[in-house]
Amino acid sequence: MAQFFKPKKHTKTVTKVLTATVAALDHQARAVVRGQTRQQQTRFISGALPDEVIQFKTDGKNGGLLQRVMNASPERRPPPCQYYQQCGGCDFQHADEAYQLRHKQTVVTQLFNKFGVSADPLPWQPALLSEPNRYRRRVRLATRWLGKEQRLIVGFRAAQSHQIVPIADCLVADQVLLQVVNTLYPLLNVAAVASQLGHIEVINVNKPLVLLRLTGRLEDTVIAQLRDWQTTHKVDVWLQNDTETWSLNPAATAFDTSIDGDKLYFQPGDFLQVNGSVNQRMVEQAMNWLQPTKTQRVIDFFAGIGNFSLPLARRCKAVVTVEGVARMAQQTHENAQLNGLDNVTALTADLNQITVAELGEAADLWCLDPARPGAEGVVRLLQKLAPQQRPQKILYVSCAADTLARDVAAIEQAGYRLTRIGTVDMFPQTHHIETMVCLERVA
Ligand SMILES: C[S@@+](CC[C@H](N)C(=O)[O-])C[C@H]1O[C@@H](n2cnc3c(N)ncnc32)[C@H](O)[C@@H]1O
Repeated sequence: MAQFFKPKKHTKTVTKVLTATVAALDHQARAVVRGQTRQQQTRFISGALPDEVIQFKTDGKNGGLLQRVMNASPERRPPPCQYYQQCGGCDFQHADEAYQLRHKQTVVTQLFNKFGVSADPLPWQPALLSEPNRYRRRVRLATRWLGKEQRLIVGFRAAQSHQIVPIADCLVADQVLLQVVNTLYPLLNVAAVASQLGHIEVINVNKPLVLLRLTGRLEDTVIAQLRDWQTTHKVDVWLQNDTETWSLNPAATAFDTSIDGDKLYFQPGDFLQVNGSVNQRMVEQAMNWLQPTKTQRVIDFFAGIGNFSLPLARRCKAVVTVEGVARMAQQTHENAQLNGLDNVTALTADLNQITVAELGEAADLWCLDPARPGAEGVVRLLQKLAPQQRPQKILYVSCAADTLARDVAAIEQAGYRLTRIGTVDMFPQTHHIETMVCLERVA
């Protein structure tokens, strides 16, 4: 068929500076500003609080960039971090931690209502609180080599931008993490290394490690320098390219201690809950809510490297774990073996596709900890099971309140009652919401 040239439609977006009163905060802690005429869009603007009168620049169809707060809320506080205005990492430091948590709980309640969860009132339990700062045990930093200036910049990306905001410290990160980067910086700040660098990841559990994500090959002299640096500073250096991840220390292992004193080995690149101390208490709370016993079988869906699986295996007859990334499923298997647990079967499977047959015998308890898209595939699986094959209890840990609300409403429909819900303060100073719920079978 003949093709004709079609000129692109000319769409001109005019940026305006507007003044408005903030109506509410949305689930991403953005200020909601309603249009004053039918032609004006509702806009979502970071950095403002309800009832504040603000001046903002329109940005695209529904966005806005805060210019000035003309009438501040009594809930506003000066952000504790010096980089807050530029850095895209945290977006909720302009209100204190108690306000942040109250807002998160309100958002979850609103979403549960919206999706038709029937429990009323919701059976809220006390939140699991975090240290407000220095809670992150893992950070990933962006890098850019400025060829003209012969200088490497290392930092976090600005909000909705590819710009990198250079930082020397991060208030929510374990202090060791940025110290490691600052000490390593002189070695990286040369064209031969910096031009081959993608990002830098630093993790501190029992000891620090740094992972350099490479876009090309490092020369042997650079590798030798990195080896010397790791010996001097006692920080394991790992390298990663498109196909492999490897350590420059042949004896390198990294581990965290789980709730029962079991060691959870991992490799950089594996999923690791960012807030170590809240994670310990989250796992403890999961065991208290599930109350597993030695006669019960459990399935741990979205198992990662076995963060919930090992404590479950200590308390149950048998645990089947399901994880989509084969390397992590293998790590769960090894973690069980290394801790002397022989009742764990680690499966690799896509939980959007998994069938009843693949899961094998029915289980008494299910533990679900999906990524942000939620657990629709697992909910479909539940709906396909005969009632007597369904678990007695389902514990669901979520990092996205909207998909949690959707899934809880569907689980209720399959014959369950929501018995507990609690906020887990995994990410203070940010809008991110971690929630734990427990459902029990009634039908
Ligand atoms: C939030 S993490 C939780 C991991 C683990 N439960 C923990 O506490 O460390 C979610 C996990 O689900 C896995 N995952 C995401 N989508 C999946 C899918 N469709 N099928 C199987 N696993 C999936 C990810 O690889 C990741 O390990």
